[in-house]
Amino acid sequence: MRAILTGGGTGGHIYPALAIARGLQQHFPRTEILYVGTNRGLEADIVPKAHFPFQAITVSGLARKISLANLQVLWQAWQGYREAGRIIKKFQPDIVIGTGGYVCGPVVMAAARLGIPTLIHEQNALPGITNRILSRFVDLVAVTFEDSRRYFSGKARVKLTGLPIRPEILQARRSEALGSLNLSREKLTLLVFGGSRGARKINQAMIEVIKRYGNHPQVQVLHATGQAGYREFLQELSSQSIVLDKYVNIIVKPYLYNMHEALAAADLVVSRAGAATLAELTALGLPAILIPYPYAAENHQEYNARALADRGAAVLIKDAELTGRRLVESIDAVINRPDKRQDMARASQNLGRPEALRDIIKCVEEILPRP
Ligand SMILES: CC(=O)N[C@H]1[C@@H](OP(=O)(O)OP(=O)(O)OC[C@H]2O[C@@H](n3ccc(=O)[nH]c3=O)[C@H](O)[C@@H]2O)O[C@H](CO)[C@@H](O)[C@@H]1O
Repeated sequence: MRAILTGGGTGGHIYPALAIARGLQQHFPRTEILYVGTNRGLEADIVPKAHFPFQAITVSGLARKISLANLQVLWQAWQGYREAGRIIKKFQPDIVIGTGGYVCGPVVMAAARLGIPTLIHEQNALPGITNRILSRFVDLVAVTFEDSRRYFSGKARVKLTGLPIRPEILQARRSEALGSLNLSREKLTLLVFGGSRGARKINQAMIEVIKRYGNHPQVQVLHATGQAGYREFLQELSSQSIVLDKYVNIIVKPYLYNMHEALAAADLVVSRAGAATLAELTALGLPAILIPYPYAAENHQEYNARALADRGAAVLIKDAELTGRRLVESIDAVINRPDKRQDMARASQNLGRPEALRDIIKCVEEILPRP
């Protein structure tokens, strides 16, 4: 089996593609994967670190308004389409799979034109523009939410699968993860991150959390600031005379490349409400405090977060209402109450779809030509 995976920009598009790549490797003997992305997206960093071959093409996203810059974008899309065509002809894939983000457009389109089986996966209830267009040309559209069916072209074959998560996330073991992260086995672990690019607002609120939990005897904190916010966060700590080295129980990193271990170690998670993150939290049955990013297209993160909060799996704090104090109070209210944590964990687990990857592999089998 030879497969090209494409999807990019943010982690929310990349990790589902990596999950599918791993699923293909586990299911089909001698699978060869090629990941096609852009050099500007997070995929150029994440994919090689996940040990998959990576090739870049030149494309960029359309501005929402009509502008001269868009002419250049269209020219680049044409270039990208030709580059993708060359890559596909050389690699000779049996299937091309896209998980959203503008890089998918030229790659999946070129594959469809060359008669190669194509599948796209949509992570959000409100589908992205690239996937909406591609749905007219591909063999199958796999969706996370039943709701998104109606946004795709009438002709598209749409299947509900859920959002595939990386197999290592389901396989990681807590005690090994704690060891490899240098965390204590005796303390509760609070995992904090703001989506794949980090969240400045959450980082700001974390200052109070660090003051509250620094050297706490029962709680430890693992906080990923996002690559772009790391320096600023350290500066903010030092301007408030907070010396991280004095706290044995607080670990701050720019990015977690070993999220499977971080999630396995976690007892409570504080994060944004991107679709991939929520699929991971619910597949593991983790309780969470969610602060949806308010500027995501049509406020979809708030809808994502409500799906969990309404069923008791998460506490929702609106971004506009987030302060250090509010975050500390919310964490206190969950972390010190094992019964509440357990109820939230059960509710979270009820929403999980750990079989999504298996269902996508079934979709792949359906569209491959019979041997
Ligand atoms: C601002 C915005 O529009 N965000 C969108 C983007 O979010 P974003 O890219 O943040 O995606 P998600 O929250 O869905 O997923 C983040 C992914 O990054 C991983 N991770 C994160 C931090 C880290 O240090 N290490 C790490 O591995 C998480 O485990 C997860 O797999 O794509 C999602 C899926 O299309 C959408 O639902 C989000 O609304």
